[in-house]
Amino acid sequence: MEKSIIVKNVSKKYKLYNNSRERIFDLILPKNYGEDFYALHDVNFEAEKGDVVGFVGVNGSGKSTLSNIIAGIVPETYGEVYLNGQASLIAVSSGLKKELTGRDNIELKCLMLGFSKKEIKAMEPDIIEFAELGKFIDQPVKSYSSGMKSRLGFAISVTIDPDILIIDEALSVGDKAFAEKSLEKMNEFKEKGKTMIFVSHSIGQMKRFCQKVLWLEYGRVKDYGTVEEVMPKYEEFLKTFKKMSKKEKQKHRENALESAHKQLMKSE
Ligand SMILES: Nc1ncnc2c1ncn2[C@@H]1O[C@H](COP(=O)(O)OP(=O)(O)OP(=O)(O)O)[C@@H](O)[C@H]1O
Repeated sequence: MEKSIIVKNVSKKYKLYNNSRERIFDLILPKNYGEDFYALHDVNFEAEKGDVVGFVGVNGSGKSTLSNIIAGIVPETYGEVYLNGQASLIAVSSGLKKELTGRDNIELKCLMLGFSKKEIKAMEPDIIEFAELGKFIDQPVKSYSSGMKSRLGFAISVTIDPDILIIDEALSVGDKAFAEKSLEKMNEFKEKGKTMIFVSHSIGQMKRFCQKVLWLEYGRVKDYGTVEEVMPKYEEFLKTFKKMSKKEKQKHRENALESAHKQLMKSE
């Protein structure tokens, strides 16, 4: 089987600052200010061409961080990512420039991906039609609702036809009809044998759509396998997690982060 994505020992370290003065001082005197926080700890995972992989995990597990690293939007601190082909990410906040119109955003994103002006002009009507934005396409994106932004991001990403499509919570906003249309489009991608990563809190969408599931727990891979193997365990965990009090959830997070940190220190 041909590998499509290889994520090797990837960690992501963020600096957490108590205030903006610390952030500025850290630029002048690096390492002296702020506290290190690992959003990902030594993550390993591989996907084969044609795999549809779901990323699951409670809030703050690192799903978006990992998606952004795979898409090349955020750099990893340690480790490596190998991609076989071009990746495109659709997210609710999909890197659209607020001051520019929808049409200008289409052009900008496509230019950045290496398309010629002629190619962009040819793709533009399909993107506009799929996004269902009507006259809003010539309005600045700052006037769009989150559903409209997501529709535009989705339309651009599916029309440019990438080898690897990453969809981060993009179907959680907007209307049901658009979500259905998008799922249909994603099925077309699946049939073409493209690789997809799908980030969602919807268990139903995960089961309906993905073959494999990567379960992240506060920056660490808790499990990776087929939907049939991983989802029952994740759903069982969610039942317990949802019953926890705020304090218990906090404790659960602290314990997970502490053990991940210890493991990371051991391996360094
Ligand atoms: N730019 C940043 N600076 C500091 N910390 C960050 C930054 N981006 C993300 N984080 C932290 O990294 C952790 C992982 O965040 P991430 O958004 O990847 O999780 P997630 O699983 O996608 O969460 P959700 O389901 O809520 O979208 C969180 O604790 C978050 O606060």
